[in-house]
Amino acid sequence: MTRADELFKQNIQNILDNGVMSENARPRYKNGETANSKYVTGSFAEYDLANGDFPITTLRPIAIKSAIKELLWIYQDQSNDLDVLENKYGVKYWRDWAIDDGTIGQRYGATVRKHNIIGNLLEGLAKNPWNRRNIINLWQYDDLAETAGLMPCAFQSMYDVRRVGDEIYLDATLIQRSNDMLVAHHINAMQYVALQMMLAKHFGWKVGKFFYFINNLHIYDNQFEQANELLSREGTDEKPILKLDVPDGTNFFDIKPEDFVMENYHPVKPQLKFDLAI
Ligand SMILES: Nc1nc(=O)c2c([nH]1)NC[C@@H]1CN(c3ccc(C(=O)N[C@@H](CCC(=O)O)C(=O)O)cc3)CN21
Ligand SMILES: O=c1ccn([C@H]2C[C@H](O)[C@@H](COP(=O)(O)O)O2)c(=O)[nH]1
Repeated sequence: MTRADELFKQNIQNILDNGVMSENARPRYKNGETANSKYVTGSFAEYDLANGDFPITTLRPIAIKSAIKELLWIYQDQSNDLDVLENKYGVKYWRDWAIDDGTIGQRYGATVRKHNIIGNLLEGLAKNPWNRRNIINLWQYDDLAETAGLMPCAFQSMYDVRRVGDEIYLDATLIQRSNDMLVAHHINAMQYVALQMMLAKHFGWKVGKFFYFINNLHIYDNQFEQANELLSREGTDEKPILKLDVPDGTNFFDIKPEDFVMENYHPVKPQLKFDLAI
């Protein structure tokens, strides 16, 4: 099993054994019932990407390409429009969170565009890679107040460079306030590693370490069967690795979904089904 699989199983076991139940949680299942969850607070993991760690589980198939496309929709298209996500990229899984105008509200890509977050980030790293102010923060109170819509979950990331010998490594931290662990833990982690890889390529650097902090890590009360099924599975010993197959210095905005290649990824089947909390 990979380190990501071991961490995943530890997290599942920890939530089942030591977690507490939410009371009166916000989301609803499709049948209208309140979606409460069992959760722990303050989860942290560190992945040494430069040494072959990668934050993907092999205990079930993860929608890797969809996760990357969603990321490009947010940070390249800088869009909140579900038509773009669905028609340009073929990713359908956000539809249940549409607001009246067919967007997900003034959130994510719309926030990135409004505050020129990628422009500012690239400029800061270009001017002085050793500046310690490389922050993406999607939690903009004025944006959140502007429209309805789900609040961003993976809302902040930070970037720092480190020289080792001749190479410069880019390290990243992702901070997430809330995580539906069985559904989106690895989607969120690997999509932010993909973003780290895009930033590194843009400057001709290598990816170094990825730090992942989650404040509320939960398993919904309709997912305990899937949680136990995952605990009973043994992942593969091969180490999956995501590669970004473009030359060093490729512009951030020129990277395409097909430039990402996932190797050694043979997840355990069958796929699990989830009735999502909306
Ligand atoms: N409760 C909840 N969990 C989430 O993970 C989540 C939300 N809400 N709301 C907003 C977005 C939407 N996200 C989603 C929604 C659905 C899938 C999903 O259906 N995943 C399937 C396969 C998807 C596919 O193959 O395209 C899975 O098995 O993981 C994943 C992420 C992540 N986010
Ligand atoms: O990228 C994402 C987006 C959403 N989620 C999950 C985390 C929660 O289960 C819900 C959001 O509900 P809140 O009541 O707003 O916390 O969506 C995720 O894990 N990753």
